[in-house]
Amino acid sequence: MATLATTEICDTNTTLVGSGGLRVLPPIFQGYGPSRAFSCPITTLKVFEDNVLVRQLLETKGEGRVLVIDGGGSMRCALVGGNLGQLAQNMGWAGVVVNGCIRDVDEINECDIGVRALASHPMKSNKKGVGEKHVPINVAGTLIREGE
Ligand SMILES: O=C([O-])CC(=O)C(=O)O
Repeated sequence: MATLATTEICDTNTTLVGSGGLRVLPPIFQGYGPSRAFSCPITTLKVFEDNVLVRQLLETKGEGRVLVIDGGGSMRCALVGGNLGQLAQNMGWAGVVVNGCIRDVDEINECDIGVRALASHPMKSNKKGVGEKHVPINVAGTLIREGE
């Protein structure tokens, strides 16, 4: 994939920045996984300290998409670990962005996907299956919609 100059995109689209057509997440994420840059249509997911729906989505064909998970910024458990990282890679996802934590960082770094998350946390999440797929989410004040 050609590298996108994000500075260039911002500089040449100032009207879109003003109108909200171009949105930039605040730089709160750590980078994991070998993919330093990835860009693709988004699939959204809203959950809180529960990763059953994360697995459910990653079990479907990624077709090069990025799964953006609004985990409410929780610092109390991980929503993605080594197994889900492997699953994402095997199902053809380009990457996973987590507004929350991941775990098994060494394993995730071995997966051929891009991962962004706030931090790593050793605790697993709940397994109740609560959450909403494909809904508009708000990550650190930035609106993100399915398909963008
Ligand atoms: O199952 C979980 O809670 C997450 C995890 O550890 C993994 O993906 O390996």
